[in-house]
Amino acid sequence: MISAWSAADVRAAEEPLLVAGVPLMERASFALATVVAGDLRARRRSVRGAGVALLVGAGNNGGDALHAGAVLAGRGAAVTAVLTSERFHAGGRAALTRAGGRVVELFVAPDRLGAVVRDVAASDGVLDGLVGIGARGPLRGPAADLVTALRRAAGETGAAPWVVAVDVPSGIGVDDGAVAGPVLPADRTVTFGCAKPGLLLPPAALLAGEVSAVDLGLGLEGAPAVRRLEAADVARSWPVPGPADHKYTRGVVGVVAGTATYPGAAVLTATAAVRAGAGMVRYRGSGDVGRVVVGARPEVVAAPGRVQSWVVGPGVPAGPEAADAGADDGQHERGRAGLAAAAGRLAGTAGGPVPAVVDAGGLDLLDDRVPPWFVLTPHAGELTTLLRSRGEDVRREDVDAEPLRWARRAHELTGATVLLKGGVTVVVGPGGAYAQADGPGWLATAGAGDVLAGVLGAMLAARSAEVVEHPARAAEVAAAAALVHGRAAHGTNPGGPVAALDVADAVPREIAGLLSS
Ligand SMILES: NC(=O)C1=CN([C@@H]2O[C@H](COP(=O)(O)OP(=O)(O)OC[C@H]3O[C@@H](n4cnc5c(N)ncnc54)[C@H](O)[C@@H]3O)[C@@H](O)[C@H]2O)[C@@H](O)CC1
Ligand SMILES: Nc1ncnc2c1ncn2[C@@H]1O[C@H](COP(=O)(O)OP(=O)(O)O)[C@@H](O)[C@H]1O
Ligand SMILES: [K+]
Repeated sequence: MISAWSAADVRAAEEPLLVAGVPLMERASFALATVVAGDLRARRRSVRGAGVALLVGAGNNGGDALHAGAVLAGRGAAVTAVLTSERFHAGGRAALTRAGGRVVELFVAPDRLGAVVRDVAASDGVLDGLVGIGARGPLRGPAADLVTALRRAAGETGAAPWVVAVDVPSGIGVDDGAVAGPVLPADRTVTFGCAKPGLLLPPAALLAGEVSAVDLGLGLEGAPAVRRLEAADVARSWPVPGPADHKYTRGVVGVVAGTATYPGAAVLTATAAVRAGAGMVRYRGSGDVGRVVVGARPEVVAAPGRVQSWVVGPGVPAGPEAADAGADDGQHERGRAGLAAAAGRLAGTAGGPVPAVVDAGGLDLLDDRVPPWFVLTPHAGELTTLLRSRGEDVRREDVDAEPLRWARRAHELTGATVLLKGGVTVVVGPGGAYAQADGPGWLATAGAGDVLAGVLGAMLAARSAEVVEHPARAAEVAAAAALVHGRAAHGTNPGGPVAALDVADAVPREIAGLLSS
């Protein structure tokens, strides 16, 4: 698991160590230099003679870059620091100069920007130490001008040096992952003490490259702000069936999905639930669609009975589209019944409350407030519609710009756990926030969301009672489903296009791989 803490939490954890005289900056900068040296060796075989540019801001982030530059200069690199502010870390500058590094004071001669950009762009490696966790808002002043010019130069020539961000890519929203101004995209981020939320959250996470964390021995307390599950976390908590299990302990998934116009979604969802290890999949939508589903997957039972999780809505048209179509094959009514059962409102006839996955058209069927063991799985457009229907003045671009904020708002407004799909999938529930980046861009294909709904339905059915009793776990299960789904997409056709049904078909092998590693 990768855990990210806010800038304020990191500062609070650093404080006692600094008071005790622990040399945090020396440790951080030495570790940074070691990583950069490894990259330089991998890319050009030697540190000696490598051209390294340091982009240096006013604070300790610039200090880290300067000290790391001094270590690299000591190993024979040709290091040039570009100072963007009249304030800089004096000790770092002195160390760099002593080690033979050069300093360019961009802040006194902004007309040298063009020459500086050419030199930086021609170097073997760039350390971005403009701002770190002390940043206030988007980059401004000479730092902003420098990054804007470097980005333009990269766009024009196509040649971009290897960029290592110091702690975070300068200018990202450290705590919220926002990108409100110019940011130099990094190939790697060396982050100190622990990951920061902006390194996991979109859109900033897409600018961080590979993230390496340097342990500074910070005693971070309390829950992390954002988590990212890794394969081992998912494997550890997977409910592997034993000799005493039978199909009902494994979990029965009830599916209300698809219509006569969109039967494929029902096939994809049911197939994914079967493939992800459900004890049984019951198709509870309309009979016409049910025949298609059973034709495709003979394991599916199209009859009423016990259900340990519901999946409602894939391929079911939402509001206006449903009205235009004239009919929804009765799926809205069946979906409402499934959701009422999941909320525990039909107790006596359908057993106690159970988790539910609510996707696509199912989102239209929700009561104002729903239990936290309901996992809503909108993409950004659907989340926007959901929020607007609850009085929020929000546009799709706002959701794209601040996915965590708006997923959290939807959680607050509905009470549900919310999984917001995207290149980085963000989950928010009573158990906290997760950001998963497991799937390739190829996964952005029609039907992939239906597959995710089926996988998640099976995973929730296997932990039905546990999730209802401890709804904080719903977010973790949802994040785990995103991980399995994304990795299955990779496994389907590494490096090339994937089809949604192939992703579902790759799920069993992916789960076996997780459990055996
Ligand atoms: N506290 C510590 O002892 C440690 C801090 N470390 C480093 O120190 C960093 C934090 O240092 P600071 O608190 O000095 O803060 P930063 O170095 O992140 O930046 C603050 C400085 O940047 C300027 N600035 C703020 N927002 C700006 C913007 N939008 N555009 C342009 N300039 C802006 C301000 O003038 C301020 O002086 C961490 O990110 C990490 O790199 C590490 O060395 C580990 C130990
Ligand atoms: N750029 C991307 N990189 C990786 N995965 C993505 C990307 N864009 C979307 N996805 C994933 O693809 C799936 C698309 O789901 P969705 O939008 O519901 O499509 P559909 O409704 O056609 O099934 C989601 O799981 C989402 O997280
Ligand atoms: K930085």
